[in-house]
Amino acid sequence: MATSKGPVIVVTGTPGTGKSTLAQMLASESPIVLRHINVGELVKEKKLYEEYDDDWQSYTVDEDKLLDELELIVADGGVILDWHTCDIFPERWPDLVVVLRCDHTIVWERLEKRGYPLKKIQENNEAEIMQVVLEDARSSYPAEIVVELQSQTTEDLESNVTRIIGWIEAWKNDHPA
Ligand SMILES: Nc1ncnc2c1ncn2[C@@H]1O[C@H](COP(=O)(O)OP(=O)(O)O)[C@@H](O)[C@H]1O
Repeated sequence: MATSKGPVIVVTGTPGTGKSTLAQMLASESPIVLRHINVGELVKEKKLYEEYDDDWQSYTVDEDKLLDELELIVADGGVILDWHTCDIFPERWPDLVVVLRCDHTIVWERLEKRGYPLKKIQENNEAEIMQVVLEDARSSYPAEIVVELQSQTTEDLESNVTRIIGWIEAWKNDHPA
């Protein structure tokens, strides 16, 4: 749901695949102002959850509240939504959906460093192997806006930034202010 201010880009993928790293770089290098929304942080900050699950060390998100909050942000355009799931976002929202992929052993190491409990690491590791986020993205949005990108190395990161910045440039040319 782009506005004259800019497109709506979803950056999604299993936790640890590199969404926030990529989204921050995109926000700082984009030729148009893009607001980076780390949805997990927003949920905590605005208390858009039902409860905190101690076992899983994660929040049970109140999806209605979250969607109401995001609707206002998305309506403004020029936003990067960074979250480990994407299928709750309405189909009309994104102009581009980037799904980051990573070797599951690397995801495991990254989540271990983050101090996640073992069962949470195992669950995410399995989700990456089963490409759950990619399948969800493909079943929720038109094929032509869903892009799968590898995010294992610094070279991957640089080439992903270059590629998406190229897409933003093209979007800008197609939507003169
Ligand atoms: N393409 C990459 N190559 C190497 N390390 C990366 C890459 N992307 C992310 N990382 C590292 O992996 C860790 C997790 O990245 P982060 O962006 O927090 O993932 P996410 O937001 O998907 O949970 C961080 O330590 C980050 O520096």
